[in-house]
Amino acid sequence: MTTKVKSYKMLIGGEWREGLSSFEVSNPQDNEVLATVPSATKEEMMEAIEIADRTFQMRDPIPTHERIRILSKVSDYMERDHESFAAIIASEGSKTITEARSEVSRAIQTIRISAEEARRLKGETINFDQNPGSEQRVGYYQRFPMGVVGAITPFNDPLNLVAHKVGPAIAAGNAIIVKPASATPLSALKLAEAFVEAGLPDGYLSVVTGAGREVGDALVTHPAIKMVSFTGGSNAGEAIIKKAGTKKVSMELGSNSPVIVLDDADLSKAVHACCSGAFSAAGQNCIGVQRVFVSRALYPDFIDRFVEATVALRVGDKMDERTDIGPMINEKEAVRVSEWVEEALTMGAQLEVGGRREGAYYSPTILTQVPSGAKVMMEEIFGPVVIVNPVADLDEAIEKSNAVNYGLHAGIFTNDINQAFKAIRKMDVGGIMINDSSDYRIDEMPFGGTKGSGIGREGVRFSIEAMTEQKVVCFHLDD
Ligand SMILES: NC(=O)c1ccc[n+]([C@@H]2O[C@H](COP(=O)([O-])OP(=O)(O)OC[C@H]3O[C@@H](n4cnc5c(N)ncnc54)[C@H](O)[C@@H]3O)[C@@H](O)[C@H]2O)c1
Ligand SMILES: O=C[C@H](O)CS(=O)(=O)O
Repeated sequence: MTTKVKSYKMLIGGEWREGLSSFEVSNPQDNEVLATVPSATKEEMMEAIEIADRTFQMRDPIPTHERIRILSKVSDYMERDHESFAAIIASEGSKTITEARSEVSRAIQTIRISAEEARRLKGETINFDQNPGSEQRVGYYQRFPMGVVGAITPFNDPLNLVAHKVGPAIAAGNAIIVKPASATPLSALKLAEAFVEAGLPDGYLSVVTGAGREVGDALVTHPAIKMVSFTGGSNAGEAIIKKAGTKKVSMELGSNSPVIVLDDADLSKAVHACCSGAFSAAGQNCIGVQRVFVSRALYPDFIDRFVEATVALRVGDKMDERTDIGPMINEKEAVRVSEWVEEALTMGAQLEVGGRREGAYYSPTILTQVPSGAKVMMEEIFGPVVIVNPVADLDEAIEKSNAVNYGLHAGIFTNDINQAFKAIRKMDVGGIMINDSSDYRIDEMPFGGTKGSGIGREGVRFSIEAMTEQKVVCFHLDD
């Protein structure tokens, strides 16, 4: 039975608008067309930006209590519509319905925290008299909204990563334009509906859907865009930075996260965490487990238990609550993953399990003895493939973990506090999880990476601060 194709409108300056043309959004599981979405023109993006800029410049700022009310209402509406948000994520994206429900719960939390942090946004007094000659000066710095934020978001967490842009931007008093991934725009549009229903004044939020590069370019380069907040691949991030010029950028980019498993690790905990971390969201996860380095003494047992756990995973229909792994976002990406696995095998890697593609589905795959030059070792696979290689000791594991141009998250399993602190000191990453895999995050914590994994930190409070300008105020009193 085919479902009716819904025609969506995009939000431009408070007006829901059809485009001059549209593009289709399909279900990656069976390529069924789910919806048509406006394909915005460059002119429509420019219009959204100009409306947002006029709104920010001409209107009185939304008072903090009103921002708190709106954000709180949005989270209430998301709670009310929890299942329909989940159904949209699981239809347009590649997450299972269970994974989608978890994402909705996190996105609700992200918006609620944005409301809480709006209340806590503050400046600080400055003791100018710490400097001789400034005895008669008193003052402080205060945080002011930047103006219009341009946000570009990826396909894999189509709701929560949009919430991580819009929630903080509104909490800080900005206006924001969102350009969501063309594969998964419906979640962003539904979130926008919640903001409109909650009473966000027109002009503060636009969601401009477009497949063309010129739409993104206009958002990145327009002088009224005071900050570009990008989440996506490292290649796109670098291209955006070059185009943005001298404006603030936040870059949440890719990674190929390592996990170290030492001799004294809890084997069951390590296997469970690495299996979940490698294969949830069909491996399309920026902090997913991609490279596991296991001490030689534990290596055979780890491999046996990891293969056993992987074979037990259920690959199938996203909407079936028993399913562990759904399809990748499209068949093209699954073919790419298949080619990377073939390259590694040609270079001498061993296939322990998996290695099969059917349409957009790729079976959960474990490769061992992977040579250092293989793409699956050096680049971000962004698919359900994980490497497990033996190491002699922690030093070798750290050296191999750091030998890539990524540094988002890492994990280490050990009960030796000295070994843990050595890894904390020496691993070049934005976050290291002790006795967890790299795939651990709460939406309140600072989140981001080193090297090619990004610039700056998200996490609600940290995004709010990044989306403000500090202004110093100093009074020179009479002597
Ligand atoms: N660090 C994080 O927080 C985080 C979170 C999720 C995903 N990611 C990364 O995102 C990638 C997967 O998502 P994706 O495939 O949607 O990424 P992508 O880079 O292909 O696209 C991300 C977004 O950027 C847009 N885009 C792409 N190239 C652009 C350009 N040159 N100029 C302007 N906009 C451009 C896309 O339309 C999309 O909206 C992975 O690398 C993953 O690691 C990182
Ligand atoms: O894909 C990257 C995500 O930001 C990781 S998480 O879903 O936010 O944990």
